[in-house]
Amino acid sequence: MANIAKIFATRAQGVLQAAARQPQVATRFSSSSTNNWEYIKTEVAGEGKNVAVITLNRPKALNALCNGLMKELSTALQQFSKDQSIAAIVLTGSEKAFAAGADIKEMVGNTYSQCIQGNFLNDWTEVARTQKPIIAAVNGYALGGGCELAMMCDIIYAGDKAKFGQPEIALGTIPGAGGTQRLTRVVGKSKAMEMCLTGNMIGAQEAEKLGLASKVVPADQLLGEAVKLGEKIGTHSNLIVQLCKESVNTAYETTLQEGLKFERRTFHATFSTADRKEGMTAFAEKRPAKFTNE
Ligand SMILES: CCCCCCC/C=C/C(=O)SCCNC(=O)CCNC(=O)[C@H](O)C(C)(C)COP(=O)(O)OP(=O)(O)OC[C@H]1O[C@@H](n2cnc3c(N)ncnc32)[C@H](O)[C@@H]1OP(=O)(O)O
Repeated sequence: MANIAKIFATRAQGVLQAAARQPQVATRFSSSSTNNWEYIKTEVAGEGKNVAVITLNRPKALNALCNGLMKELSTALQQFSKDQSIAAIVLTGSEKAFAAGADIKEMVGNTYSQCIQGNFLNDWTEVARTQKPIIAAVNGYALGGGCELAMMCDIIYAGDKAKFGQPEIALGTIPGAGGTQRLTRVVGKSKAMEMCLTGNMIGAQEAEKLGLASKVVPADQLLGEAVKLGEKIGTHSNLIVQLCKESVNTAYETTLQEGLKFERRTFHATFSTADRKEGMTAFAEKRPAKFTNE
């Protein structure tokens, strides 16, 4: 057990050191400047321009996730991750579809050996690897890989007409990027089984009731609300937010005892940061904290 605590302490210290090594120079970009995106749009939003918005932009195919789109999404996420001026990322789609799943027409000819040897989907999980908080703002359909993509994000806000589902069973396949795993952990076995075995969709209100979405808002206010949430997160120390995200995620990846130990060691590690000192000092001095992400 002492060893586990040591590993966790080293991991937390590593995160702090890696964050401290990040260049402090902001590399602001937009779709019209350094990137010519085909399948996505990127912009920065919020009063302090510290919330990145990535919009899936393949309207004719209801944002079906093709290789090109997923490559662009990964690239944009990596760029925003390195940008020290960005505190949170919002991922959204159109009013009709967040994403209607992986591109069925692109997958139709795939063979088993190609999937195995090409490690199909292995490059599609950048969202789950990103250290900054990602908010999915879901309007319309989030089906199959679209639902899985939303679940890879940290927080889901749903427009009131959003529909979530795992319809892969009707295509003769099963969810391949977390639909049987993340969904089950969130909504429980019975509901996940029902959704995956029938392909039936659930609406935004039910998604909120089940804990899949944390908030439902009118469709036309969704993006604004998601950006506001990103801005609120951005008022805190980016460094501590990163540690906190990692600690919450650990709850999904380990036992309760190991998770509690990881949380405790990470909590201890915050005492090595300037931002922890500043946060507590500011409280005692009755003034707003000025975090430096160190
Ligand atoms: C982040 C990692 C992801 C990893 C993915 C892992 C594996 C995932 C597998 C899957 O996701 S399988 C796909 C699951 N999704 C579906 O089965 C939904 C398919 N779409 C529909 O059922 C319907 O389109 C709809 C969403 C119910 C909407 O119906 P509506 O009648 O309003 O529109 P359509 O005319 O059907 O669609 C418009 C246009 O869009 C094309 N399209 C829609 N979904 C897809 C898709 N998943 N792949 C490719 N193309 C799609 C549809 O074909 C239409 O285009 P045209 O044929 O008219 O050119």
